[in-house]
Amino acid sequence: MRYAHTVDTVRKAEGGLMARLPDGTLMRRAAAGLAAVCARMLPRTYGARVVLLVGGGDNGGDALYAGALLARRGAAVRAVPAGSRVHEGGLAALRGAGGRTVPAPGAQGIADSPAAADIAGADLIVDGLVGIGGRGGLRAPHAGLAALAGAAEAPVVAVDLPSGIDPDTGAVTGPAVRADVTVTFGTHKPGLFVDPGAAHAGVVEYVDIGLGPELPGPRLECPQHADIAALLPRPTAESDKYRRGVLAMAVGSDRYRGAAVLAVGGALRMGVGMVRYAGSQGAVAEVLHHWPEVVASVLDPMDPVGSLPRRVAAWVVGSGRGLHPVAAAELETVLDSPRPVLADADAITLIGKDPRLLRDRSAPTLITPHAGELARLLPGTEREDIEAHRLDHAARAADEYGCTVLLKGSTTVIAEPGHPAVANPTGSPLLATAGSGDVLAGMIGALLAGGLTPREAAVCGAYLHGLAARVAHDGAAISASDLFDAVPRAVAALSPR
Ligand SMILES: NC(=O)C1=CN([C@@H]2O[C@H](COP(=O)(O)OP(=O)(O)OC[C@H]3O[C@@H](n4cnc5c(N)ncnc54)[C@H](OP(=O)(O)O)[C@@H]3O)[C@@H](O)[C@H]2O)[C@@H](O)CC1
Ligand SMILES: [K+]
Repeated sequence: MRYAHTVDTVRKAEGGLMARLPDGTLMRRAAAGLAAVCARMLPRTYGARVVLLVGGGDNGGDALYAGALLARRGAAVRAVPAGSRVHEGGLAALRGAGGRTVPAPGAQGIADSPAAADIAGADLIVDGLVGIGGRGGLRAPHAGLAALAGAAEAPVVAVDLPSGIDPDTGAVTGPAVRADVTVTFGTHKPGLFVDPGAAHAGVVEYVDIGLGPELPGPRLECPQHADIAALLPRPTAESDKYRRGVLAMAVGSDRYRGAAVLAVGGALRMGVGMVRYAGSQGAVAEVLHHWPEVVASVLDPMDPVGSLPRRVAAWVVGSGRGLHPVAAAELETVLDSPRPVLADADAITLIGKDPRLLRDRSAPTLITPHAGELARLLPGTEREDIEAHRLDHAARAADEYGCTVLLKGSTTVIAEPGHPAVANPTGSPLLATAGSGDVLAGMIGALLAGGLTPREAAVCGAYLHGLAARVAHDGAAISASDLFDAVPRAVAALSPR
């Protein structure tokens, strides 16, 4: 698991540790870790042209001390100080090691400046413009330097985080650095895991500077293969279909039969003891045509709610089900059940119209909105606000509705009251296709029926859904049905033999 803490928490932890250590210890540790990553990225350090973009704070100090270490190993290091201040100790160290400074370009003629030529000709660019002290998009001259770095061929290594991304949210509100690698110190920062920040960070490398014992619980978690492998329910010798979990699914309709086929397929391929499908005649026929192993029943038109399955371990309800009064009555009945429920798509819209449906419920519940659907649950909040501040809005909805929220999108985030939020690292634009969310709902439903909590099921489901898209992708576009066969392969990929 990777853990991320907010800037406030990092500052407090840093204060506690610095009080017990000689001055400059943490920066030296950070710089040593940074220099080691830089050296690994260069074919050889000796003779390599390294350009440091140096802001006025300690982020620039880290870059300068790391530059000094690289210069001692024979690299030709140039520092471009941006702004009116520069870290004096770092600058002296760099100069003492044979590094040089190049004046930052003014706003005029930036492309013709000596710094521009150095950046264009570099083998490696180190972004030490701003770190956790940064606020908002980059100002001049930092923004111009970030643009030059973006246009250069050399890889860019960001110090602590890419300059210009919000450390706590991942929001990018103006010019920002796009890094190939980010070397982060002490703990990860939430903005490194949440888009658009995550997309600017590239590969994230962590350097331990001894902050761990000072840190409280994280703001955000980012699972890795081993975390998912440890959570997944595995069938044992004693497993039978009832012990592995019976999942009831009230999804799809005559109009949206595909939603039923896709969600049921997701559940079956994730591994579930039994799917009990309930729906209209057309949807049942379509489901059985694709998945004969399903126990399916046609809802009695005279008493649709009364004919829903009973004695099940968990429910998935909503996708392609419609917004009509029968769908609302069905949702109310499902939410009355003491079993875990995943409410998706139309069910979320119905909850938005009648929040009492969820607020009255105490049994485990997971909702899986995209930003537009979440906006319906948070009146007065625009979809764009949600996309820019995914963590905050998912957490707010989880608190207001007292349930687990999986907010789908470029970075899928999961929030549950009383727990750190989770950012899923396997997301991919490949998943932005019709029906992909239905498959996800089925996969998570299977995990709920298998006994995972809503948070665990959401974390594992989102991770494997993303991994399945990557496994299925062989260069061509993929569609939601391609995910089915890839799910078992994604599970196998978790634990390399
Ligand atoms: N915490 C730890 O444990 C450790 C932390 N360490 C390191 O310290 C870093 C934090 O250093 P920090 O506090 O000095 O702030 P930092 O990120 O350099 O930024 C401040 C400067 O940026 C400027 N600036 C701000 N916004 C801007 C913008 N939009 N556009 C342009 N400029 C902008 C701001 O200017 P001002 O607004 O003051 O004019 C000021 O000059 C941290 O990320 C890590 O690398 C390590 O050494 C190891 C231990
Ligand atoms: K930086």
